Amino acid sequence: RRRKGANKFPLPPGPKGLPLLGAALSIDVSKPWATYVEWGAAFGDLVYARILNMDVLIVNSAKVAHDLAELRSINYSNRPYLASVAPYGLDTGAIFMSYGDTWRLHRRLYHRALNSEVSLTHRPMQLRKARQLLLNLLDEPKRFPAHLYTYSSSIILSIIYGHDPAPTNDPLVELAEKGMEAIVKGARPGTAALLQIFPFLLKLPTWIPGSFKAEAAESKQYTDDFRAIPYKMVKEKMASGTDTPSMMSDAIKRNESKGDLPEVTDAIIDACPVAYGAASDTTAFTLQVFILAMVLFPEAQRKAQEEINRVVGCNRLPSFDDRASLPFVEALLRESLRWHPVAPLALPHSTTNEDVYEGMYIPKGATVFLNSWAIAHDEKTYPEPFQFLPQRFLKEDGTLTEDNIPYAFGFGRRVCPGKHSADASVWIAIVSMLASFSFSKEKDEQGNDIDIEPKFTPEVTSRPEPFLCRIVARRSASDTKEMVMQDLDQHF
Ligand code: HEM
Repeated sequence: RRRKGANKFPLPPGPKGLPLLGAALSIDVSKPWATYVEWGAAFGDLVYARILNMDVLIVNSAKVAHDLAELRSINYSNRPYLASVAPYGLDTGAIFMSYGDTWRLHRRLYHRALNSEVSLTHRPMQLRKARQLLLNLLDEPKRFPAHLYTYSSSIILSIIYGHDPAPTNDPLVELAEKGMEAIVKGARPGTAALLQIFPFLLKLPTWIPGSFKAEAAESKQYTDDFRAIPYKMVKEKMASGTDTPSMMSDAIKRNESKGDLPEVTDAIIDACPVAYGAASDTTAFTLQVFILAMVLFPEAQRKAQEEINRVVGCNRLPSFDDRASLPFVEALLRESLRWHPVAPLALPHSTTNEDVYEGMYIPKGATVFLNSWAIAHDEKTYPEPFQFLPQRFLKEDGTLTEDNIPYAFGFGRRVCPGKHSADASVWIAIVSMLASFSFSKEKDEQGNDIDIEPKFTPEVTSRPEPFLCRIVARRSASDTKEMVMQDLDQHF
């Protein structure tokens, strides 16, 4: 199995597997990133495995990730072919797109709308949505996952379409949610793998068990609608002069001034809904991880609240202006990204050409998993990696270390283009929630704490499995509401 490259270097070491299936059966599908860490312990920071019919490389350390994805980024920025992507209608967006000119055009659109400077202009809107999140949590604390999703999705809809969704039954939100379901189904590694080996499953009549035909067709319909309908909406608003600035309207205007290039129009239509797909779950899931950590590690919560009381006081809510004065809260945000990165394997990259790294042969077209979870749980960098210890990001003098968890947002040329916006959304939500609520374990009928064993879903974007928790306002409910309303009056 040790194939030799053109230049006779051996492949990196790795697990042996069965014909056809390769090492697939030895992967723990509930947390593949942890299997890859075990392989790393046995074989090293760069592991080669044949999985199904694919050459797969697993990168388990920050150094190798940097050497390959950053220093040799030109060769490690492609995406692998996934057999489910086109049938499910997911092939038009940057996330799954091959490295090339169309992808570069999409990245330019994202950069213009989401770079660090433009992201500053989104802050008032993010602050307003964070305050709305507090009101929602106050009203229905048990529905916190839904409120976090409403928070993240309403921010991204505002950024990309200038759309402020209705609190319930918003047609664009409903369409977007269907689109997200499609993405999750189409991006499931199991679906992609099955279709890769058995492409006829897409052609089987829908009544035959195992057919993917209906699911793929439905998914494609939703993704087509989610491209066409918001575009029509924004164009109509622009025509009637009622549009608000957004990624889409700004890009359309810029394109009009340059002669309405059809390929740019296509890219605008395709790139905007993909930003929704990339932003909504990741942001909401990161906030779920934060709440889970607050419940399990009350000491970290206590210290952060003590810092907020000391710096901001108890008579107002924190705002972006307070960020630099709240190092412990900053450290707590970083620890939330590290403790469970919501994209534990980033998104798979692939090689454009063959390569040789430290005497090992890397095939052309190999799928490369950059294991953020392994980097985040490397004991040498983060002692006691399964504990939630924000203070690991603070120096003795109380200032922050240089480590701002860049790998949580991916690698090299594929790094998340929404990271500035995401960082601000997560920060203002975390600091607002800490200032207003206490998070603790739910009690049973006898008043005893209900224990939680933290578990996370195995999808490409991974969130905590549903867990019970008590979310209680730190002041009385009426005082909290009054403070939020006063804050909204003051800012808007
Ligand atoms: C906490 C929130 C977020 C996290 C943790 C996150 C993380 C990631 C990661 C790990 C990747 C894969 C990078 C790689 O392949 O190496 C990615 C890609 C991407 N993200 Fe984010 N993201 C977040 C929020 C956002 C937001 C708010 C947006 C848009 C407004 C966004 C847009 C994208 C896009 C378009 C890609 C695909 C880039 C490409 O393939 O070239 N993300 N993100």
